[in-house]
This record gives sequence, C-alpha cells and structure tokens, in this order.
Amino acid sequence: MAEVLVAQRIEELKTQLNQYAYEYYVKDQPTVEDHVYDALYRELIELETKHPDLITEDSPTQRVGGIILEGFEKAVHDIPLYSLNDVFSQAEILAFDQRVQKAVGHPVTYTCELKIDGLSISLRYEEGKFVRGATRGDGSVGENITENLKTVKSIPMTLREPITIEVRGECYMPKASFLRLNQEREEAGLDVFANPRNAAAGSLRQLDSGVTAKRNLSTFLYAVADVAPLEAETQYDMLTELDQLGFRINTESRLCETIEEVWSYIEELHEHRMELPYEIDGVVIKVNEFHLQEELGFTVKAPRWAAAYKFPPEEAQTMIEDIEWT
Ligand SMILES: NC(=O)c1cnc(OC2CCCC2)nc1N
Repeated sequence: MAEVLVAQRIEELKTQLNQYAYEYYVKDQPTVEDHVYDALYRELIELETKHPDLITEDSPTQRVGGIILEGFEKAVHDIPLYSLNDVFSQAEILAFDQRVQKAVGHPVTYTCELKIDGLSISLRYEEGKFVRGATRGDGSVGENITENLKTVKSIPMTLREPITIEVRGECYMPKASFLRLNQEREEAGLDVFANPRNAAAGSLRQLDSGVTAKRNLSTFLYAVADVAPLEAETQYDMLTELDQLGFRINTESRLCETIEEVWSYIEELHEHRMELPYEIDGVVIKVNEFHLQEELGFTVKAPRWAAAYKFPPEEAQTMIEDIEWT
C-alpha cells in the first residue's frame, strides 16, 4: 500500500478506535462488540509496526504502557489541591448550611457528589493534549505519574476542545477488578490488597507502567485548578462542561436546592452504596455558585464552601456475592 494511503488508513483507525474506547471507558455505552474493536486494533498494530515513524502519542496502541522509571519526579501544584472538612451527622450538615447562609446573607444551592474512595489526581492539558498527570501528595507537591495515567483508558489523551486546563478528580479501582486482582494475587502467593483504594494507590505507584495498564483503573473528574478556561459559573454546570470535553463524570451527582434535599440525597446514597460498582465513603457537598465559593474562601487547609459527609463505618463494602462479574 502506498505510504500516503497507509498514513490515511492509520488516521482512520486511530479515530475509530479512540471513539470506540471513549464510548466504552468514558461513557460506559459501547456501540460495538469487543471483536470488532480487536480486529481494527490488530490492523493498526500491523501498520504501525511496519511504519513506526507514523506512531503518534494519541494512538490507542500507546496505552499499554511499557515505560519503566527509576523513580517518580516531583510534581508541583501551582494551585493546591485542597482537602475537605469532614462532617459526620445531619446536625453538622445543618450547621454547615447555617454558617454558609450567615456568611453570604441568603440561602444557597448545593451540588452533591459521591465521595469516591480512590486516589486524588491532577491532569494537565495544553491546547487539548495531555501533558502531565500527578498524585495529590501533600496538596502542594505530588509525584509525576504521567506514564502510568496514560494507561488509564478513561483519561483522554486529547480533549474535544484544544484548551489549556488542569482538572482534578479521583482514580479508583472498580470493585469487580479489585476482587479479580486479589484472587489472582492469592493464587500467585502474593499479598492481597486490603481495599480498592489501596489497590488503586499501589497500581499508580508502579514504576513499570505496563503493570498499571493491566489494573483496569478508572476515573471520575470533579474539579479544575482554575475555572477561567471554562464557561461554567457553577459546580454543576462545570461537571457538564468536563463531560463535553471528554472526561468521565459521575452521573450520580445532584443539584440540591435546599439542605433538606442534600440530606435526603445522603440517606438515599447511603442506602444504595452497596449496589455501586465502586467504593464510596460518603458524599461531598459543594456550594454550587462559583462567585459564592470565592466569597466564602478557604481556611488554611480546606474550602469553607464544601464539606465531606462521611458514612458511619460499616461492614466491608466489597461483598463477593454482590458483584456482577464483568
Ligand atoms: N473523593 C471525591 O469524590 C471528591 C474529592 N474532592 C472533591 O472536591 C475537592 C475539590 C474542591 C474541594 C475538594 N470532590 C469530590 N467528589
């Protein structure tokens, strides 16, 4: 096949395969059977092997890892990753709302998000291209784990808009993947992980990104370092915008008009959390309007406009009989 036709075919395959991967890993709505994806993938591998000069960073073949690092470089967060003030009761939720209303002088709306029990990550994009991925670390300095995060299929290598932005979210291991991994480790005589969060952390701290690639990690994104590149003026609209950019967003997030609605959301999710395919340890409540967040500001470690309601500790969430095996 003539060189120019090969280049054309490679572009077609990359576009098609990246779209299929987006539907499968980001939207959880695959439109083709695995064997269709696999056949196109094999064709791309064959063409790239014959024409390595045509391999690009955003090719789906580059998500299998293989880089082995000596260690992780430091990653400075120009805008810190904040932690959250924890609350443990309905009374504390109401007190939080009273403090907010007193400070801004009127009632506010809240965005409620599931508190995903994974590892906090920060993803930097320049003109739509993924350039750096990092752990939270102490909030100001984390570890550069770009190579490992490139293997996490729900993390886009190219955004749907060529914007420069830094987004924050959680990288986690689904319950089903956690159980499968521990069974494999047990059969291999290796130590098992205590919970999906530890398994995700261990998978992201791998110096061999080929190992990370096999751990079936996923993500939910929920914040940006600086809202300037976005149109959104509220947390809830920002989640929609991150979805449109190509990020994986948690569909359980809810806009609550009153603190009473926040509490019923908390009760509802506390009841149904065992049915979720990933572990959560509570609900994050955020004042929805960005201009009110700015007015409320931060304490030395956490925003005054957010709170993390932690569910009371109960029996382990990962019950083998509850998991439908993917
Ligand atoms: N574990 C979570 O699911 C989670 C963690 N953090 C945040 O918000 C950060 C960003 C702004 C204040 C704290 N939201 C979440 N959903």
